[in-house]
Amino acid sequence: MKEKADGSGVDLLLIDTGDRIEGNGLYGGSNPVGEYTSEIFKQQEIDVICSGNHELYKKSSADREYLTTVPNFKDSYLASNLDYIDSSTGKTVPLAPRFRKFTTKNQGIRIVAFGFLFDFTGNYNNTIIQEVEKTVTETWFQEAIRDKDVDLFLVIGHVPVRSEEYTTIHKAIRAVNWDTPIQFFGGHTHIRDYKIYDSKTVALEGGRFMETIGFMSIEGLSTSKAPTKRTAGLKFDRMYIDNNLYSFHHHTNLNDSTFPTTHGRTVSEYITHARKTLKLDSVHGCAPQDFWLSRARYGSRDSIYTWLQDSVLPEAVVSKERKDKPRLIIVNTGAIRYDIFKGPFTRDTTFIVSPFTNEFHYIRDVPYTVANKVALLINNEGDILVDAEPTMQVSSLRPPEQTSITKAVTVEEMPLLDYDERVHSDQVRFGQHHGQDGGEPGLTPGYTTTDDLGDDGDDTVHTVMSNYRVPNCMLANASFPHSGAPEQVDLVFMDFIEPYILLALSFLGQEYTSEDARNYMGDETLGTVITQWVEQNWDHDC
Ligand SMILES: O=c1ccn([C@@H]2O[C@H](COP(=O)(O)O)[C@@H](O)[C@H]2O)c(=O)[nH]1
Repeated sequence: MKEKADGSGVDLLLIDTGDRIEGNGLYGGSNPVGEYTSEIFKQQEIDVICSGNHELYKKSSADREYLTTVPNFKDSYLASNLDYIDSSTGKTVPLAPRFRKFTTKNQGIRIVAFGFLFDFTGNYNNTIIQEVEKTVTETWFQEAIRDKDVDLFLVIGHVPVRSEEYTTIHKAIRAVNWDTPIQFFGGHTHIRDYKIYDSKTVALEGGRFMETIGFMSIEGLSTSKAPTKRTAGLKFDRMYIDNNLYSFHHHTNLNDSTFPTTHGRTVSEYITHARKTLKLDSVHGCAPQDFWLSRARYGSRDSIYTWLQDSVLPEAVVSKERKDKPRLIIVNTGAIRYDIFKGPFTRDTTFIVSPFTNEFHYIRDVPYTVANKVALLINNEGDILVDAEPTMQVSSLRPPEQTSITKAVTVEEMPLLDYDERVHSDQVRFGQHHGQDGGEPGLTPGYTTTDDLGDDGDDTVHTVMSNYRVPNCMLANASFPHSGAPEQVDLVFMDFIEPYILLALSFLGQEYTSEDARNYMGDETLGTVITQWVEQNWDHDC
């Protein structure tokens, strides 16, 4: 694409808005984690890059960011509101430069770029995230946005495009600079989205987990070669490209034999070598059906949460020492990150489905009548708990993409999209199959996005998928008496949600502290218990 852009005399910039790490075996399967992925990322020519929250959950991942990723992208990594505490010197330093000014090579567009992170508080204590509201008052920022020789302010960030943080930055720039175009790129909420802030400011978010290449085009910018105050002909457009080879062939006008480059082949070979070394394709079991995060209703047999709650958690979350004690098990739904597809459940799947290394903790002998209400409180959308402790948003325990589901979408209740109505000349039709009678071709289910520009942003036309809301946490029980309720239970939960459990217990009149919460199953994680259950319960011959 860069070659194609060069050939047409336009500029193509590659942007990465963070959360590069976790969520697959290539990252989590190596020891130490990330050995292969750092090398793979380095092969990309990324023009502006920043950190997500995932890079900062742990000391080791933030260290790797500072010591490896930032140097690998030294001209393009930006950290406008993120500091790192260097353990070798004890000094607090910016993780990377706060901003960058550069001129594009073909058109000479003068860009001032920033790289932000949302007001995240769950980071390990070797990084410091400064609130965006405070950052925009700092001298370096105020000076940067007063630069007169700028054609575009480019604000990238692991920040939702509809957020207080981006509204704050937009207002801060517009307060001193009413005219210069601003392009935001966002992230974190895992959705395809495009927001129009004003006639010269827009924001694009390109979905989750590299499923989507968010493509943005801007025409009519002033340039250093032809500086102008007039930006009347300014035109923004966006496209959400499904990340697959068909899309790439289509947009590059190349094919299977002409698309690969020598560099690309070398990187692919390295990935194949890494996957083989890490045994990522080794099969733990064969999933008998698909299990969905949000495509099936919570409570139905196709929901991944129902399967976990009814089968996996009661059988697999058990401590040898306390196996006969009745237990309630609470797991946040955000601990599950992806669907399981019918067929091989591999070592890679383990990291895709639940990449987190959180351990199980428990509080022993909690009165059942109290323990039984904890999940209810956490699932009550926080009205009660958030009022008690506004900094602890219980909704953040769900997968982030859930925040945009205000109402369940049930496909059966919606008319399927009419292809002729939706298709645009620049949209591609993939994955089509012919009806049984060989008549009208069908479409595959996939993203069907509506944003501030309408519903024509999806590059590949799909049919609508169901999208249901899920609770903040799921609740399972095990070793209960055959009849009646137990008097006391072990309350077992992921260590990640311990503060919420303690808050809920306190709200219910039971004062426990983190001293009361002990390790339940050594270093087993949700990922390892799911894998063990799969090994024991599913066929191995797919
Ligand atoms: O250690 C952790 C960290 C996060 N979670 C859950 O993950 C999501 C956050 O999703 P990202 O977009 O991938 O940041 C959130 O729902 C947390 O509940 C976790 O379980 N353990």
